[in-house]
Amino acid sequence: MVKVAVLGAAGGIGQPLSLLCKMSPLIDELALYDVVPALTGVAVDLSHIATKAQLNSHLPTDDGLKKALTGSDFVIIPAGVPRKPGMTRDDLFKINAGIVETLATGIAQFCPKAFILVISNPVNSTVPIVAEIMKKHGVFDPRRLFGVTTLDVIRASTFTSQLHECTNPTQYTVPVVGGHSGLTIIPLFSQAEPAVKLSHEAIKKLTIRIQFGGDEVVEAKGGSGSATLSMAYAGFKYVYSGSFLRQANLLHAVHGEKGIIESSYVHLSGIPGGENVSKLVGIDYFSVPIELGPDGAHKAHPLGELSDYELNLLEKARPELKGNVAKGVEFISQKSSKL
Ligand SMILES: NC(=O)C1=CN([C@@H]2O[C@H](COP(=O)(O)OP(=O)(O)OC[C@H]3O[C@@H](n4cnc5c(N)ncnc54)[C@H](O)[C@@H]3O)[C@@H](O)[C@H]2O)C=CC1
Ligand SMILES: O=C([O-])CC(=O)C(=O)O
Repeated sequence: MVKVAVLGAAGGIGQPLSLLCKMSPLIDELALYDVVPALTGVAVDLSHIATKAQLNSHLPTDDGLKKALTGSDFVIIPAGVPRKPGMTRDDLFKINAGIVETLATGIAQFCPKAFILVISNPVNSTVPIVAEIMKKHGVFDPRRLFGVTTLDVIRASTFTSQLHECTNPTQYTVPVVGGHSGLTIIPLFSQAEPAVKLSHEAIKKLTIRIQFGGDEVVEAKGGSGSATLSMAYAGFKYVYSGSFLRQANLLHAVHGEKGIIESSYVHLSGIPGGENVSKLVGIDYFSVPIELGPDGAHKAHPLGELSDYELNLLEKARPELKGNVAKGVEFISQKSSKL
């Protein structure tokens, strides 16, 4: 019996993500939660689909969050405001930090053992917020908390394949490490498979395109939001992969499949192999390829040998990422110290 809760289910990401979850034969119960009444219509609409997942939806009234979360094995969080042109992800902190704090408090109370997938931006800060809340409640397990950076990996495959005039982007795997905003996003082309045939100048341009891929969508949408459909795909891909998707991931790993590796932004200490990465980068939160298992993050993979260019990217990423992490941690610790 697998229960998945989507928090922010009536939104631009939440709706297509819920649709993808409703299609999954591995999900038995799908609980939708949002603060807007439009959720009810979304839920009735989805409930007409003849698939296995039993659907229920909850607004904050009548203990809605508690009902959505109780018994959940996976909680996916796309709740919060998206960017408009000219904004950075950090500009979303003011509103989204409080939203994520409230939802994380619910998770700590009602389903502390769930796997938590944080989509809400700024991911570099919202994941530390969730971790601090879980710590506060004495239920933090770093192996069960993931910042979803899958979209960066997907973009790296897509954009790289375009430059190689390849018709099947899934053939390119480019590890992307670091965080999920601008300069903190570090594609590792030296470790691409198959090896990329690009000049250094082309790799530099491609790196910038991946780092600012989100801005491309924000600008194209002209004020109506940021990536929703590609993000729903990315979020779903992280949780579940059916026969129509290439890679397997968390749901399969939890069911005992071995050797499943997906990158995500994690709290490195507490994940085997994570301490080594943390020492190397000097930050405790970082996105790295993670081997997934029944308990979640089974092993954090080392960064491998980096080119001089990639080492330079890491140097540039470090101060911003450190600041983003500290901002999330302090957001919770300042509140606790006022109590
Ligand atoms: N990690 C990633 O790669 C990506 C992250 N995002 C982020 O995902 C978030 C959501 O984006 P969209 O779906 O486009 O926004 P949206 O505005 O379309 O949807 C957000 C939903 O969250 C709901 N919500 C607000 N407060 C809530 C609360 N306290 N509890 C439950 N639900 C609440 C809203 O009612 C709305 O339905 C944004 O922060 C965005 O920046 C977007 C794309 C990629
Ligand atoms: O750019 C944004 O604000 C949304 C996002 O995180 C992405 O598309 O990678």
